[in-house]
Amino acid sequence: MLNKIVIVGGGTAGWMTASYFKAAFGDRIDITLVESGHVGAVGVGEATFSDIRHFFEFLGLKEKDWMPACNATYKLAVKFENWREEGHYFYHPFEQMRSVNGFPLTDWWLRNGPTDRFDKDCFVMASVIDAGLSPRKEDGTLIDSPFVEGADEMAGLTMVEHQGKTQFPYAYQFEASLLAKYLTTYSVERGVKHVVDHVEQVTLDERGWISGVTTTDHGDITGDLYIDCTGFRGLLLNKALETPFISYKDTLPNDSAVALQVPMDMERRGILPCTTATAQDAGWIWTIPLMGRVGTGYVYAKDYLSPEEAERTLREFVGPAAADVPANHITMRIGRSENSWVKNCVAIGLSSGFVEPLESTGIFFIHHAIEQLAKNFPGDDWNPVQRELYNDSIAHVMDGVREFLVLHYVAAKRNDTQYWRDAKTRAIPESLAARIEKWKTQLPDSETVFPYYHGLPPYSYMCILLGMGGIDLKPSPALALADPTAAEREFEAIREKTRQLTESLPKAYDYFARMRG
Ligand SMILES: Cc1cc2nc3c(=O)[nH]c(=O)nc-3n(C[C@H](O)[C@H](O)[C@H](O)COP(=O)(O)OP(=O)(O)OC[C@H]3O[C@@H](n4cnc5c(N)ncnc54)[C@H](O)[C@@H]3O)c2cc1C
Ligand SMILES: N[C@@H](Cc1c[nH]c2cc(Cl)ccc12)C(=O)O
Repeated sequence: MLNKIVIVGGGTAGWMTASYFKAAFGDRIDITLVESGHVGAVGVGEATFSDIRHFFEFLGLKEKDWMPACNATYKLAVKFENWREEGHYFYHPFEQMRSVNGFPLTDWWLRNGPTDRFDKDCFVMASVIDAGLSPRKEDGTLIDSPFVEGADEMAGLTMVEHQGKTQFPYAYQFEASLLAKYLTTYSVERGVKHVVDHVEQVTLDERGWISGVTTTDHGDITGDLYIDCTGFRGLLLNKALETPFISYKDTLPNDSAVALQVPMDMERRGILPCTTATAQDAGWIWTIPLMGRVGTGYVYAKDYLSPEEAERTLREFVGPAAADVPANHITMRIGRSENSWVKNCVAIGLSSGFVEPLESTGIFFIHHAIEQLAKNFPGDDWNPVQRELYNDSIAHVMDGVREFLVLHYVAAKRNDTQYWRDAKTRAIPESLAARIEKWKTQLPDSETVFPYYHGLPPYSYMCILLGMGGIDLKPSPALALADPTAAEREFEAIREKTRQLTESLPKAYDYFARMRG
């Protein structure tokens, strides 16, 4: 039984892969992770999907085990600021969309004559975030949302199997470098061999399969399966095996970023428990609150803005606190490898594919890839059907998320710069154009969104369409004839629940500070 894995790369992808496979297969698998001592990790990647909790549960880790070590906070939504017009914002939360008599509550909201905040009217969490509160009470119990925490029958399922079952009310935000460090300790304690060395050459056998990697000081490292976690460079999959890369740049032009890690007194500042994406002239700025600092960065398109202008804008946006903070300029490879598993090499992380972090999908991609590789782990016969099933799943997830991100730009109402005007006229995936035509008549549902698993439920699409304001939406005509009583009761229940929670939950900062003891 093949069981020797060589992972090249020690960023978030490398150490998430090593730790998960050790938790999955214990001593029955032999893992060596080699990472260069002089090629750094990308150094960003701090916000996640709520599904990431399955990763930590699989490793047997509780929040109090790892969150303090990673300066972590909760993320209750992405807050989209100034995408419609200056001063406007809305949330894309982790909260199931309620429905009444078979119609989503948002359809009833459109019928009643839209207010300026669909998110506050249709979700409870929007007001919880506005108030800077924790979704857990002081004693640690979770707000009694429809979600049943820790339901045993759910344990161990992959994210694909979890989709649509319940919606956990928050994700995490953490220091990427501290998480990699934490998972390094977790992995090495469980027998992963950690080699700090630079891979200078990848050797192929007569079939073109990888037979080993040659390092500067530790000679050749060989295994059965090689996992490429070398980031955007794709050293094994794209370079050694020459696997083509499919660019998304024609529909997602943002190809650059400049990031700052800004030390901050978060007790004085207070923590808004979400990731904020603030639209700018040629892209958007992320703000991620952690314990002790804020992570921020400008994601932009070099065709519209220079790195110097981007850095100047970012520093102005942050203010004096950014004065002595060094900037990290990043060129982003946007798109995906044609296949992420080729012969005996699997790419996981940026080496496999990436889209701009507008919905914090990078680590979700890694988590999904790891789960699918564990599920399709090869036998001695290297059955090609397993590779095909894996590659289809990875391609669908990335192509689906790409469509979802393109929708943000097509639907954004603002058109005050050439960048935003071009976003409305730029070619978009034909499949998305067809979907948008349907959504103009009927809000997204499971029949009309991207048809394969890609991590986003229909209500996520509703939030973007309703929040961005650039696409006219109409209520279902049937609602003009329907009795609105039940819907009115639902809206009132949301207002009541919002009142209860905003009067009782602790401040987010205070909850995290208490967790750190
Ligand atoms: C601007 C930006 C913002 C982002 N924000 C988010 C976010 O909010 N949420 C999210 O989920 N994702 C985000 N991401 C994605 C996230 O950063 C990545 O998914 C994550 O960091 C994984 O990166 P990686 O491990 O694949 O690559 P890297 O972090 O680049 O690690 C590559 C590793 O390969 C090693 N290496 C390279 N060459 C060699 C060699 N020859 N020999 C040995 N070792 C080698 C390096 O030493 C390093 O350890 C963001 C990405 C960018 C660019
Ligand atoms: N499975 C994802 C889907 C999701 C649902 N709401 C949000 C909000 C944001 Cl900001 C990202 C992702 C999501 C999850 O539950 O995380």
